[in-house]
Amino acid sequence: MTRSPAPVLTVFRRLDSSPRGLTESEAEDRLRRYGDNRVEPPRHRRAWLEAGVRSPFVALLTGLGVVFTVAGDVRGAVTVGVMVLLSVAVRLWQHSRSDRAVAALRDQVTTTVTVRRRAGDGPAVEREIPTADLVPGDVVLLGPGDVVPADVRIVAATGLRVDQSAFSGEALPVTDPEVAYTGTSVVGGSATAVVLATGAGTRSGALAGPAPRPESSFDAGVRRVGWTLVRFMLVMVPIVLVVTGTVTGSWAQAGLFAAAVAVGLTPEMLPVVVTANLARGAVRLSRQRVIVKRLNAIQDLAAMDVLCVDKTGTLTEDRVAYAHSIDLDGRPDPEPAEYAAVAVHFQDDRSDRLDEAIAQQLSDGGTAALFTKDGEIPFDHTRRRTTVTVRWAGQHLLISKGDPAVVLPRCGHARRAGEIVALTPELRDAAEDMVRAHAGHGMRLLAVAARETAAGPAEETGLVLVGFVGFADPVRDGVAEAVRDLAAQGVPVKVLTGDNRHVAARVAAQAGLPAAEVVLGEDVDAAGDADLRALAARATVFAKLTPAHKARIVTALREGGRAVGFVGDGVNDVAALRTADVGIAPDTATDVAKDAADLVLLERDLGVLARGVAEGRRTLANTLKYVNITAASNFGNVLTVLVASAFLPFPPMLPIQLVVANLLYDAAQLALAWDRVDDGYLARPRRWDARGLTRFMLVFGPVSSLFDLTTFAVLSRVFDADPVLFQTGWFVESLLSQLLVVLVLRARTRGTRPARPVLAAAAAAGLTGLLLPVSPLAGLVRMTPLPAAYLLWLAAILAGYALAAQLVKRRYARRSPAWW
Ligand SMILES: Nc1ncnc2c1ncn2[C@@H]1O[C@H](COP(=O)(O)OP(=O)(O)OP(=O)(O)O)[C@@H](O)[C@H]1O
Ligand SMILES: [Mg+2]
Repeated sequence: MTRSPAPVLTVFRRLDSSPRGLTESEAEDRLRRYGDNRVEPPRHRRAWLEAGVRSPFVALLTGLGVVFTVAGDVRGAVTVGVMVLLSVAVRLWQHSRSDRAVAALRDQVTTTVTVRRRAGDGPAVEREIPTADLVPGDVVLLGPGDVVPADVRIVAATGLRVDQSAFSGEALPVTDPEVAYTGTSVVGGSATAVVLATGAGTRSGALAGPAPRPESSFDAGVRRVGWTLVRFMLVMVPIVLVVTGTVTGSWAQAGLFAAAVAVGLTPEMLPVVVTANLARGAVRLSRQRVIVKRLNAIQDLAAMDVLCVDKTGTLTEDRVAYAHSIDLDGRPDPEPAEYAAVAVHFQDDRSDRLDEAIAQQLSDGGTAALFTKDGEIPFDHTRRRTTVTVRWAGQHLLISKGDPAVVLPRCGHARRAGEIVALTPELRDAAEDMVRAHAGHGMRLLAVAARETAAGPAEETGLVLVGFVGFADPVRDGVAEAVRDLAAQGVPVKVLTGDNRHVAARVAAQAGLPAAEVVLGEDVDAAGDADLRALAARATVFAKLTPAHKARIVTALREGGRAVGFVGDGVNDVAALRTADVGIAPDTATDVAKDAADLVLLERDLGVLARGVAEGRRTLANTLKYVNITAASNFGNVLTVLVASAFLPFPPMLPIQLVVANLLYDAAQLALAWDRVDDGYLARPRRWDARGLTRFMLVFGPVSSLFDLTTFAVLSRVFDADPVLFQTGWFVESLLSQLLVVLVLRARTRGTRPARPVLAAAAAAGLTGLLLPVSPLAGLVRMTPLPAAYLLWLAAILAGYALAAQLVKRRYARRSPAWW
């Protein structure tokens, strides 16, 4: 941005366009030539990287492959190599599948842009088109809350401020830029601009997509659990090595055996199952009309233990309706409405809800036509008002409208019964009381003030209060119910609004929230970080907040250890949406808000969110079921091998058999994404907790090991098994017992029956394992048919194991309130 861009006319000439925009047929041609305006992230390369390098399992397996190669065990090395390839391939496949699912969901969230185009020789019309249909040369109109849809040259602008933080890391918005890039956003003012480049031709397209997100807490959780498991192995495998080496005396043999154990016990499918669960959760959430933009946000939704909402459009109706125009004493008076209408008439940006309501419903009585505009100070969330100055026959007039709390102090006089009177403190108090009384009846008031002024920059003091315009701001149906539902799920709701304390208190009360204490923006400013943490935790209603206040309160809650959700739809909510653990925007929100959000609600109803929370927790529960039960089984297997290595002169299972058992087991567990979850689990916020995992492994691992060792005893004592029979016998027992224990441990209460896909998948995997020794593939995996008598023993052992696991589960559940 060092070189100053070419003059506007040159730009238009180069793009073969004009301020009147392209014709529809030109645009069509260009769309064919330049393609859709979309930037595809290069996800395949990144996915390879992630699946290949960032996974501890692949690193570990590759290391073990080297061990086999060095030791000259070709069969082992090939087995490991195939495993690495297989797990990376499945992971990539899963990744692209879930990417596609998320992309398809995202398409349900509409983004549009206003363009100026002509139909043939007709006049230019401004209309909304999908962002993807934008082409170079298009003339676009940008306003507050718009995400810049392509790289554009600004042609004309008023008070334009562009936030580039998503792009350059620059925190402060740029004022009056000459160019704006894709993905930046308009935070104030408005502009007409011509599109320089779209899609892959844009600067961010050339950079191959936006900067990757930092690793989320969920990714970190998955990785931590992965490493916990690897660490377990790093402790156990050397012990296996030492014990085997000491017992057999052959250290090379012992090394290979230990490596084989490590290979078989690596839960390399963990990331696949996790992603499958999340993708499934995203689909389920979409049925609840909640669109997931960032897959991992599902877990944040499950963990969310406080929800902050803005007021307008979330708790109250989307549209505010103009109600009346009154004077200082509350008597009907058309004058304030006329002034407000003139002010809106001359404002550059009329997209605000209140301004829209004024423009649609009020008439300026023809006054506006007499004036010419002099200047404007647009709305911003700190000023809380708009000001325009107009001129007529050498006279200048300034009109301010905004929050009574900021406009009244700027007034020295007031119109009262057609006369101008001094605004005494008594009158001012009376006016304040009236604002409060209206708020009590669900009515927002904007103060309207004016004064004659000299030419030049506007001074917003010494104004004459003209009166108030009132808007109905009714609370939406069902809000109180949704707030109650969320509270019952362990998610209390807090209101964070830019509006005044009276409106905030009334809306909160109607939503069933305690509104005795209202914390104001001033209070937030005055509080130090520690005080704010306490204040944020305690209070329920926050009013008169700037965008920065909203973000600060969210940060304070997070620092207090809460997992914070934030629902908002306006430009003033963007900072808070980005700061929250999970940012949520309704589909009707401004583009920037939707861009910043992790979840988009297709229905503007908090009740949707209450149901979404349950889906999030269900998804997390099904993920953790897999992780915990699988880890415990694997730990049990290591224990088994460890004990066995002390007296067995051969490995109890071959590496290839371990691999096949793992694959069959993991394939069956993909069905867990469909499983039912205990109601009790859904009742409270849940987090991914790596500490619970260790405990779970240490309790249930030995239980499984006990029955493995029983199997060993039966195989060697009763059947006097040779290595091949022994290995086949354990393969079948190990697979069946692992599949079985998932069914036992997957729920806390008996009422939570397994979903049909879970049962079907377990049965299919078990049957495959049972039939493998008698199939033509038996030779390949070195198995032999099992004697019928062994199958009876097996049934008894499995029944014993299920019973034992059930008993231990009962005790465990009693002592551990969080099951997983
Ligand atoms: N178009 C406008 N013209 C004049 N004053 C306005 C306009 N829009 C808002 N205001 C005033 O500024 C205040 C702050 O507005 P802001 O947009 O920050 O919050 P809000 O929309 O009232 O509430 P929420 O944060 O819940 O969306 C409003 O309460 C209102 O008094
Ligand atoms: Mg708002």
